[in-house]
Amino acid sequence: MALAPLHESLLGELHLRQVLEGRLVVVRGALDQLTGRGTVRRAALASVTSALSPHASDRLAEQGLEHLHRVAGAEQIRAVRDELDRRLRPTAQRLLLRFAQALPPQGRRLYVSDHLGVRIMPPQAAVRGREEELSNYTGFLLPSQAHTDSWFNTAVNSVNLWMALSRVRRDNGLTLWPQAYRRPLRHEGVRLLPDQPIGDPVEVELEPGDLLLFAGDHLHATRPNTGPQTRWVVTKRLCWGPPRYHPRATGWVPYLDPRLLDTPLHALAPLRSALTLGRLRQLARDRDRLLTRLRRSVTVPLPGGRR
Ligand SMILES: O=C(O)CCC(=O)C(=O)O
Ligand SMILES: [Fe+2]
Repeated sequence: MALAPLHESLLGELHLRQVLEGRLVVVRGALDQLTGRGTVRRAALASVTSALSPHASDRLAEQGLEHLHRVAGAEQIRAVRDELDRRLRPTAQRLLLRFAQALPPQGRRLYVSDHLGVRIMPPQAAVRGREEELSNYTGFLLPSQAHTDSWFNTAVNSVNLWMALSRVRRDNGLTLWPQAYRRPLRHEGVRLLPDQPIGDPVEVELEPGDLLLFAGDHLHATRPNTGPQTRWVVTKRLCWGPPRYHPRATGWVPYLDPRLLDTPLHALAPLRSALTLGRLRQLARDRDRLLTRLRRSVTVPLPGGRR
């Protein structure tokens, strides 16, 4: 498989419009610029200390986060992931706002999502046989299949910040199908249907601290980890212009107007994303699910299993 063509950029020269046109952009060393040197790595090691032991954390400090699966089993890796998520959540929005502030004028208003994804992908053998029990962690501990994010709940004009905490190798990173971008792909819910042209897949390679930006509506999947190292990535999302949603999305998430955060009007920050067809469709889905549940709860089975 070929390596993805990555366009290098500085934060101060980055244009999200180009990312939404399909460009794959990398900002080298962005994580340190956005958080202060080593902050996220320290949070990762602190999570290992809490979830495993100080000894395990010392070992990873010496040998690299990529060795997590050597000191932890599937259950413990999950505990480290959850702990890092808990530690990063309070500051993750600040990181995204700093990112937005570091950009040159973008020509459109930016809207920020509360999304935080802590994605720790150990070599396949470390999670083999645990797929069912860890199915809620698809995309976070277990590989996700080919998808675009707007089939789930994000906006179609959403940009992914995919930040490498560890080294990302071709054999444990992300697969993208750039030629499928903005093609009318056939899908059932969040599952890509087979037998349609999606073009050639590409893989990515990053150094710890690099930030990859890609349109959430690129067709992408976890590259199943066939390598010898654990890969750690943290993701955040923001929208270029008012959020717009996929007509057949399976969910909906708000995007916030950053000008209203930290003001007395902060409750109105999601308003722009709530005044969308996407939100109306979500309300209809919620109503339908509620009705189905109610119907089920009043259907009393007749004796003998007859209905
Ligand atoms: O990191 C991964 O393996 C999946 C990432 C992904 O699907 C996303 O960031 O939307
Ligand atoms: Fe995704």
